[in-house]
Parts: sequence; structure tokens; C-alpha cells
Amino acid sequence: MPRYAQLVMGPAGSGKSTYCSTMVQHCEALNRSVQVVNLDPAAEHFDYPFMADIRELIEVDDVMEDDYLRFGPNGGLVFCMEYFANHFDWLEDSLGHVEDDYILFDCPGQIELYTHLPVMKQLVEQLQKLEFRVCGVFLVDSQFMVESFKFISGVLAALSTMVSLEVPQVNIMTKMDLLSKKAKKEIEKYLDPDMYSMMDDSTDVLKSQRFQKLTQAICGLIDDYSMVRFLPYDRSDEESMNIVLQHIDFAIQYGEDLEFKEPKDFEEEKPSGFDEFFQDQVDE
Ligand SMILES: Nc1nc2c(ncn2[C@@H]2O[C@H](COP(=O)(O)OP(=O)(O)OP(=O)(O)O)[C@@H](O)[C@H]2O)c(=O)[nH]1
Ligand SMILES: [Mg+2]
Repeated sequence: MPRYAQLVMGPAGSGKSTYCSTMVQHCEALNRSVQVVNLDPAAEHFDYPFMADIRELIEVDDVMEDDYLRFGPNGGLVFCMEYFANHFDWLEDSLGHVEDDYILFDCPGQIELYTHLPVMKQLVEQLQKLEFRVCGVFLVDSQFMVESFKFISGVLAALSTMVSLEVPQVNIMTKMDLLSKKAKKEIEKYLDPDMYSMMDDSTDVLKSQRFQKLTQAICGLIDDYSMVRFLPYDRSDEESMNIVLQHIDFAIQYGEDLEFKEPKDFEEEKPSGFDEFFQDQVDE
């Protein structure tokens, strides 16, 4: 039986830890058992129970305080993640070998982890070795998406993660509950990839014509290939959480194995029936 994993990624403060805690509560209400693993060695506060915590292995503060290493917070985090990649046996021991389990991995917010460092890809490969079906969940804060050039940078960050990890990915716009009615309407165009090329920036931030043209050209490219789309995530709206969960479940085929059992049982009877029939014919 496979196991299921969501890698919850995204820029700093995009709402990854909040997503994990609200998703666990949502799943509990649906009678589904979901666990969380903290992979952020700099994390301090959690409002969810976790099954494993990377800080048992290594913590950013220890790396920064080390007289020999002398890292700052970002370099320290990269060091921690590389150390983690060299000690995946810790992860294997912490996860155990429970079939059919469903785990959310709360990742750190440094964007370089998703764009060019190899550690996330190594983590995906390790999880696949442990029989996990992995779905990337990339979070972007909806507050930053109201101007088109900011939206493009969100799209490109999501795209570069998708390309480097090579697993199905669901992109999510978080904190929708903070948007006003007007902003919600405004943001609808960002939720429909067919509209990307038509995006027109109404703010006067984009004064340079060439910058505007570049934005439009990138939007056109994304639109032509329908490469990236976003789902809204509103933690105060069960329906929006359900839609996100359904997309992820579909991407990792959660529950498919259960549906397979019935037809298999039915088909197993058929061949033996045919065999008996043909055996009878031979006997005659
Ligand atoms: N209103 C609202 N606030 C949110 C939501 N998601 C996150 N927040 C707030 O945004 C802040 C950052 O959220 P976190 O969940 O810690 O974000 P994160 O991505 O885990 O941050 P890092 O781990 O530091 O990268 C917190 O103050 C949260 O309460 C949301 O859906 N709605
Ligand atoms: Mg966090």
C-alpha cells in the first residue's frame, strides 16, 4: 500500500504552518487521520501536534552559535537542510513504516530551497523510496497578488519549483479571508489561467512601457501553455479547503486503492468460472 505526502512549500510568511494546522483540523472533521512533520529548523511556535520535528536533528540557533561555522540565519538554514539531506535515516526512523499514512511536511520559507538548491529534490526522491506518493503544495500570499508584476513573480517561483521537483503540484493563494470584496473580485482574474495574457495592470507602479510589455509577454507564455494555476484557500471557508484537498488527493490518487478492491474480487471469480466451463467441455 502506498503512503501519501504533501510537501507544503512557499515563500516566508505565506501561511505554510497555518495551512498545516487548519488542514489537520479539517481532515479530523472528515474523520481522516493526517499527521504533520516539521521540517523548519528555525521554527519556534506551532499550533499543531507533530509526529516528527527536524529540530531533534539540528536547529538553526545551534549552527549560528557555533564558533567554527559562524553562519547568519539564512546560511544557517541552508547548512541545516544540507545536514538533513545527509541524514535521511533520521527521517526514515521518525516516520516508521505505517502503510497508508498521510503526512504534511511543513517546509522552511527560504525561496532558494525551491529554486536552485538540490535538497528538496533529494527529499522527494527519499520519500519516493519510502513508498510515498508526493504532491507539492506551493503557497503564495494573496495579499501580494493584487499587482500583475508581483503575481508574475509568484507564478515563476511556483513554476521553478514544479520543474525542479518533478512531482504533481497544487498552487494555492492563501489568506483569502483577509481580502475585501473588491479585492476578491480583482483577484479572480489570477485564478483563471486563460485570463493571464489579458491581464492589465491598473496601478501606476508600472510606468516603464518595456516593463509592461515584458509582464504581458510572460503572461502570454504562461497562458499559452496553461502551466500554472492557483486555487484560493480561505481557512474560514470549509468548501474552499475541501476543493484544495480534493485536488491534492486526486494528484496523488488517494483512496484509489480502496476503490480498486471491489472489481478485483468480482473479476477473480470470473476466470475460475470460465475454467470450469471449459474443463466441462473437454470432459464431454
Ligand atoms: N487571516 C489569515 N492569516 C493567516 C493565514 N495564513 C497565515 N496567516 C498569518 O500569517 C502569518 C504567517 O503565517 P505562517 O503560517 O507562520 O507562515 P509560514 O509560511 O509558516 O511562515 P514561515 O515558516 O516563517 O516561512 C501568521 O501571523 C498567520 O497567523 C490565513 O489564511 N488567514
Ligand atoms: Mg512556518
